[in-house]
Amino acid sequence: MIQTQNLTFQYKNSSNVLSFPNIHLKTNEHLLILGKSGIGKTTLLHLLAGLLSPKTGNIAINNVNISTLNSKKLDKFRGSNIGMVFQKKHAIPSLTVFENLKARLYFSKKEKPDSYLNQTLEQLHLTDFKNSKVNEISEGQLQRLGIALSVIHNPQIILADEPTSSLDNENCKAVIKLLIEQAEKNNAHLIVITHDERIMPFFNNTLTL
Ligand SMILES: Nc1ncnc2c1ncn2[C@@H]1O[C@H](COP(=O)(O)OP(=O)(O)OP(=O)(O)O)[C@@H](O)[C@H]1O
Repeated sequence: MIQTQNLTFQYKNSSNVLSFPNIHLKTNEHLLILGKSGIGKTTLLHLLAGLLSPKTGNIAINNVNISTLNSKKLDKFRGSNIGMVFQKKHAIPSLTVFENLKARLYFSKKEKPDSYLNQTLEQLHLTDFKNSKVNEISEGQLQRLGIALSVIHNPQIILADEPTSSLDNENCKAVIKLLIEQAEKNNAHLIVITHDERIMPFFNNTLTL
C-alpha cells in the first residue's frame, strides 16, 4: 500500500513550491505518472523513494510513514523495499554486467541463485553481454541493465524514471513487460514516470500532474 497526503516540496534555491495530488495505491496496483516537462514528476518519484524530504505532507509505504524515518532507517528501508530505475545509470563501470547484479544483491543483503540472474538477463536481451564491462555496452543495453539492477532484489516498490526513453520498440516492450512481471511476481507496486506514449496501454491507473 502506498498513500501520500498533502505533499509539497520546495528546492532550497527556488521560490517555487511544488504540490502534488494525493496518491493511494492498494496491493498490486500500479501507476503511470504523466505531465509536462518541469512539472515535478522526478521530484515526486524522489519523494516516494525517500531521496528528498517533503516540505509538508506524509508518505506511507506498507504502513511505514517514511517521512518520519531518520536517514539511517530510511537507507535501510530503501535498500530492501525500493528498486529505482534512474535516468542516470547506476551500474559500477569496473564490473561486468553479471558482477553488477551480484553486487546489487550483496548490498541489499538478498540471495538469488545464478540461474535467476541468468533468467533476468535473458528476459532483457542481455545474455550476450553478461561478461562485458559496463563501459563496453551500448546506451540501450545500459538502460536495460539499470532495469535488471532495480528488480533483481525483488523490491516491494519499483520506481522508474523514463525507463524506456532510449529504447527501440522491441526493447521498450521487453522492459515494460519485465517491470510489470517483476512487480506482479512480488506483489510490488510499479510507479513509472514518462513521456513515452508507447507504454500507456500497459497501465490502468494514470496520474497527470
Ligand atoms: N535541484 C534543483 N534545484 C532547484 N530547482 C530544481 C531542482 N531540480 C528541479 N528543479 C525544478 O523543479 C521543477 C520540477 O522538476 P522535475 O525534474 O521534478 O520535473 P519533471 O516533471 O520531472 O521534468 P522533466 O519531464 O523535464 O524531466 C522544475 O521547474 C525544475 O526546474
